[in-house]
Amino acid sequence: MTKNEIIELEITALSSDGNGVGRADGMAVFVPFTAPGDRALVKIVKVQKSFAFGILHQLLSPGPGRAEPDCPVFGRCGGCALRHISYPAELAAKTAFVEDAFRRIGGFSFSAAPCLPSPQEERYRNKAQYPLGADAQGRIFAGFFAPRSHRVIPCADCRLQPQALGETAAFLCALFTEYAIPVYDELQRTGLLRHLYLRRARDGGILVCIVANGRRLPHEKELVQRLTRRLPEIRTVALNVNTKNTNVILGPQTRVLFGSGVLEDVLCGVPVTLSPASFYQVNTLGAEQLYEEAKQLAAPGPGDLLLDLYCGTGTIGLSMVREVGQLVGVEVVPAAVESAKLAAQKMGADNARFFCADAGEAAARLAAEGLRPTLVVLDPPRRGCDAKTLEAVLAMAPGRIVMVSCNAATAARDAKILAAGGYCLRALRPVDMFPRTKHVECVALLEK
Ligand SMILES: C[S@@+](CC[C@H](N)C(=O)[O-])C[C@H]1O[C@@H](n2cnc3c(N)ncnc32)[C@H](O)[C@@H]1O
Repeated sequence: MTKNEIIELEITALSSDGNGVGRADGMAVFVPFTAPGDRALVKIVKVQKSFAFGILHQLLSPGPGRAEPDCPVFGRCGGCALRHISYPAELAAKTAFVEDAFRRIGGFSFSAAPCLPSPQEERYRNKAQYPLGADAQGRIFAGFFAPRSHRVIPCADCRLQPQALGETAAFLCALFTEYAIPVYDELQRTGLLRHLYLRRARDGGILVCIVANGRRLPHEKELVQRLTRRLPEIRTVALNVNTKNTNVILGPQTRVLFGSGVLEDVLCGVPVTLSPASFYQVNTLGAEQLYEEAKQLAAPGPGDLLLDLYCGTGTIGLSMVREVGQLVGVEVVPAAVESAKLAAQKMGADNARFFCADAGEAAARLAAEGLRPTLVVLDPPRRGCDAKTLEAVLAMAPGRIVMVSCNAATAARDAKILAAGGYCLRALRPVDMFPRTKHVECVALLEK
């Protein structure tokens, strides 16, 4: 197989990156935006030792799960990877991704339960992060980065986000254009406006955070007045300062320009106070379904001491606090821990304690102090748990461990370590929180 060659290929599966996969010349060939069952002419663009990458040249006959993409920027913005297949086909592929990761990486021969669909297929996100660009006439627009690039593709209304966030971004861009506030240029490191970071609570309230390469915006006061008069659902406006040459969106300092700087929401009956930096699941109804699944697998009872590691604003643990004897939560972001403590106070949950610490260090210290949880929830970031956390959990020897993860590969790796320490995988359930994208959450139950 050589670069630029055009081959005929049958797509047999989807990879966990959302690419179609077929086999030719004994090699796996990955082709974005193809679907299982497609027969296609594929142009080879990169050949490695045991696999190759191609692009769709011509679709000869479509697979059974194919659907007509319903977004004008599908394939050009880096967001959706699966808008060309039906939602049932997407759910089947996501079940297979999770099961496959647990088999290949974890060494488990275990069938995953079918992926739970998201309650909303469209407009399910409660957060939007738009990079900003400007056209030749100096008009500022919000959009999304093209795949593997920092070129901003204008997108006034993304179908994954509520229209209210698109409208807020459009009005802000009109104000930025009117006041001629310059957009940040990554190469020259000049200009001010980097990103718009918006959150929306289930009652419709909006948090606006403007990420800028500087501490002040020209016409800041007027801009905020006009914004909040026009869009009364805006509860708070903040300016986040990010002057670093980095892909990380938020910088270390945030200055409140209007309101309290936080947004109040409710998840699984737990009151949540969100600062821009707090982790919060992006699909509110999907998160309630995910946490409900975690709770069913955990089967919390009054005899339980529940340790919720990587607890964020405390929602998973607090959604079970009324069932358990005691709850201990650990999280590294101070604002999230404050939100968890406040939520416990508002709920009258005096059996809950939260610590701001590294999960591994706190778990090791708590284990050394003799804490013996009967139930542990692990919900780490994409990189999974570190070795120290898993070691401490094994030392505490809880009867049940519930793992919640947005990365089946690291969850499978961590589950394998727990299995080597004497735990059995009892349940594995993918939960779709991110329809149309390649991402999927999963929940697993391990028992001693
Ligand atoms: C996937 S989120 C889960 C949060 C929470 N369970 C929820 O559902 O909202 C992972 C959390 O781990 C936190 N985190 C990242 N590294 C950590 C560490 N070393 N120790 C403790 N928490 C950490 C992040 O700040 C984030 O809140």
